Amino acid sequence: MSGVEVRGLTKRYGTFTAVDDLSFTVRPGAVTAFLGPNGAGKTTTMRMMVDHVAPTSGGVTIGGRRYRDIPRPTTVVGAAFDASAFHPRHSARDHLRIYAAMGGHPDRRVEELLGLLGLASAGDRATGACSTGMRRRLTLATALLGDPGVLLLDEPGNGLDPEGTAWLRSFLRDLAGQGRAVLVSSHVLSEVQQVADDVVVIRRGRLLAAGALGDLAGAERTVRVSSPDAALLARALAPGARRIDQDGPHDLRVHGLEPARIADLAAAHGLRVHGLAAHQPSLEELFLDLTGERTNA
Ligand SMILES: Nc1ncnc2c1ncn2[C@@H]1O[C@H](COP(=O)(O)OP(=O)(O)OP(=O)(O)O)[C@@H](O)[C@H]1O
Repeated sequence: MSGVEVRGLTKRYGTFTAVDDLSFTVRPGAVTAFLGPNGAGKTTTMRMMVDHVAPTSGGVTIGGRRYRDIPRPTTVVGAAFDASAFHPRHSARDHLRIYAAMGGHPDRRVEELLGLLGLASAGDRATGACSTGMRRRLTLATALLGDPGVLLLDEPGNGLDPEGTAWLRSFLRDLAGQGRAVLVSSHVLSEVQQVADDVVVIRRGRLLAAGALGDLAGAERTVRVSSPDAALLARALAPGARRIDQDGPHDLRVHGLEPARIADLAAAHGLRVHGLAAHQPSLEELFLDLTGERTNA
């Protein structure tokens, strides 16, 4: 099965850089969560993967080939971008048949997918009368028509109720379990945390972190320090720390120094420490930290 290689991908609109020198890999047999706050550049990146948007520089290969060089692309990569892109009077079945015809896929595949996605009873329903959840399933079905090994799904969980979310998670796991490379974008970590093997985090078009979800979670132990001399202490710790956040007048969050080292440095500078606690941030905290969306400690 194929994966996706993104190398130096950049997109500028005039002077605005929407995607900035992005490189990452989406591997087969795994769900990769593509995370970032609204406007981070996720959709633009995914659209460049399938030639909907032309990169300013850099590029993407899928199974070693550029999208435009793949003879029947829908058999290699399935993209699901906009769940509202339906003709409201077409039935779910008609919608799939049209896309099946365009991709050269047999009508029998339409019936298979209606069944697989739990849409069999909704096949004759006008898409305009379908619920958000049904439209999400129909978007997925469309992406799956060519039985592709790579799936690019832009915010597939948007607007789903808890039941739909649970269904989507197990569906995505199944797709990865079949050996497919599954890229799922979201601006909410909790939505994908339970299903993702790997994560790619971007902000303002730039890569912040990429790798196995477990590695990312384990990497970022911090130490919370409470001190009436917080400002002086921050200065004393700065040379050895990776980063220090001032959470309040007396509270620091120190990245990259162990508690014992912090206590020793405080003692060496004659500074008072009233509290010292190692803290393993939750993934949610880590994500908010990375994307700069954290508003307090
Ligand atoms: N055609 C365009 N012309 C100008 N700017 C654009 C264009 N398309 C996207 N942008 C800008 O590029 C940035 C990234 O947009 P993009 O839709 O890729 O982000 P996103 O991470 O998918 O966000 P969201 O989660 O809100 O969908 C945004 O600031 C957006 O306004």
